[in-house]
Amino acid sequence: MSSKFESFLQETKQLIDRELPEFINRLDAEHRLKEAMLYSLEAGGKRVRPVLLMAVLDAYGQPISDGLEVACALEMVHTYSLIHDDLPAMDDDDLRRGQPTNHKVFGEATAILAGDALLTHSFSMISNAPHLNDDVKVKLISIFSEAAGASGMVGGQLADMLGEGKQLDVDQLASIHHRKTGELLAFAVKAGALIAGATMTDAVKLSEYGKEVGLLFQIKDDILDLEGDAQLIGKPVGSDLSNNKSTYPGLLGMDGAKEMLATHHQKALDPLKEIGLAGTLLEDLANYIVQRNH
Ligand SMILES: CC(C)=CCC/C(C)=C/COP(=O)(O)OP(=O)(O)O
Ligand SMILES: C=C(C)CCOP(=O)(O)OP(=O)(O)O
Repeated sequence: MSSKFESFLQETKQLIDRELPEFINRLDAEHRLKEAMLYSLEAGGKRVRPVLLMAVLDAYGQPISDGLEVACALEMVHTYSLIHDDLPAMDDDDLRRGQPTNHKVFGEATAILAGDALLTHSFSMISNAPHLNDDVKVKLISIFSEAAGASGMVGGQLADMLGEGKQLDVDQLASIHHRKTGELLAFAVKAGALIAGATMTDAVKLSEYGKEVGLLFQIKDDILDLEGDAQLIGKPVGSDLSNNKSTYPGLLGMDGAKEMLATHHQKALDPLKEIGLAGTLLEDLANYIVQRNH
């Protein structure tokens, strides 16, 4: 990891960790609801999606503060998805980000509502972002709702659940993962390109990069689910197996999954080269996703 990337990661994470609670504290809502929202937001995620968005801004010389509201909105939608994913009706998990899951602490009903409130507030945050013009805001809201909704993350989550216990092939698995996980990561990149005013050619190549990064992220997640350290990943090891999920190591073997990781790592870097963004923080970020241990 380059020292520039290490300090960028640290600074961006600190900025998000500091600002995220402010957006919740300002809400005129029940204390209990805000407490449940803050509980999961402050549990300490890696903040990969905000960092990705801000790395695109940095690559185009745009101040990262221009993306603050959208980056925080994105982290809120991601956090809502984890709260709901952990519910008894879905994965029924007890541990997330190294802490008891939201419903274990606040009860199911409040956990559902905390997720709902994070989702809905995220759109209000984008519409009120002070540095963005209305045209950009409308486009952002449109692509964000597509990425998070029925054709993206929500539908991908259902497809994932319907696939449990079934023998999926690698293409089917990649398609589910693209919707469930990849769309939100790809949105981070597309949002950065929109805010930075990237050309159409650059935006297309950045989307290719975003799609590959989403896939990389999920392959690595499956590998960590088997080889990771429960303490570091903040959830039990082997949960995919116990939930009967198809995974890349399950379909390809661990060596095959690692080979696939290497192939898609290269595929993520190629579009960056084509638009002269090799060697930027975006390359470091793809490397970080491949090498991460949590
Ligand atoms: C609309 C909803 C609820 C979307 C959930 C999306 C999502 C990426 C969940 C985590 O996936 P995972 O179960 O593979 O990861 P983990 O092992 O971290 O729970
Ligand atoms: C999409 C998946 C695989 C769920 C976990 O996402 P992250 O690994 O980004 O979780 P946090 O760091 O935000 O907790």
